[in-house]
Amino acid sequence: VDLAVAWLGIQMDNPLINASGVMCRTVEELEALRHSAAGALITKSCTLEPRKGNPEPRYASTALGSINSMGLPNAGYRYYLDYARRYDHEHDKPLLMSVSGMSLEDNLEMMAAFDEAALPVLVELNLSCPNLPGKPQIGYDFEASARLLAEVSKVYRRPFGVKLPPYFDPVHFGEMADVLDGCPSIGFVTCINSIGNGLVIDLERESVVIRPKDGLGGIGGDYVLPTALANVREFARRLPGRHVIGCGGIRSGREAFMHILAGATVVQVGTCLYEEGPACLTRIRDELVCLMQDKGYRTLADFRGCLRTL
Ligand SMILES: CC(C)(C)CCc1c(C(=O)O)[nH]c(=O)[nH]c1=O
Repeated sequence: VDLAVAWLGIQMDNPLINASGVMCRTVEELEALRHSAAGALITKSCTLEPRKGNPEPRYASTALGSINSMGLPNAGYRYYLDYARRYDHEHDKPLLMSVSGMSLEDNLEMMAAFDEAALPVLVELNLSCPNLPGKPQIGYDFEASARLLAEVSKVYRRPFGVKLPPYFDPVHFGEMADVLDGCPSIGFVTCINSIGNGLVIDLERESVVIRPKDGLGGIGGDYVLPTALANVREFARRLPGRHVIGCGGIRSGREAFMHILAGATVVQVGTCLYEEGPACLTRIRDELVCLMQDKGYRTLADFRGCLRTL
């Protein structure tokens, strides 16, 4: 069995990447990932200036997954750009960089800096970044998304990707696919970000479990797998020439297999990595190998996108 993947000019010996935001905020965390079984690593979404993020508790786990309102705590884009400058891109596993500016101007300033640096990294632009007051997140504002991508494409002259929030309506799948179809620079889409503004309740305490936003936070883990798989399959169908990275609900070789069957080129692991640590990547990789052996597949391409319908 061969788990190798070559896409957008990068080679991975297995399809597993951390989800941006998990175990990737500091150099120490990124180095731990670099030494893990991950096939590639991605940095925490960065902003123009460092951010402390929201007051704690801002993350909580449940039997079925997680809830978070971290508030974009990160060391600022220069810190991650510096890590990328010192990175051994030629010999080490691929490095991806996540960008999530607090404004259009911030996104353009960061993307121009990444363009200037001309590093062999893939940039994942987080469309869950904030919009103007009174407007939904960028990913739920199709005109704002189109404008952002058009402006970014002018300052960042290489292929890049976007991290998408989950969509729940076929019309929205179509509208967002049209926006992405209209932007030739988009080489990949990562589906999905956490399902926004869920509420977890601690029954004993009769209380919410995180402090920000009166307990509202992005939901990850088992809760989101069906939504993640639907977004992967729908965008893979609508954007045949682009890659889809699957993210959401992967905790074993089984869900990784499902994401690839639905059309994902590679996959990202979030909540499970947060809860179990980097050893989960070794476990998930080995489980995926066993599953492929049981099913008689030699490579990921043997079953990628081959989800049967009835
Ligand atoms: C939600 C934002 C804070 C605007 C972006 C960063 C982010 C966060 C976060 O830093 O709170 N959490 C997520 O699950 N997904 C994200 O994209």
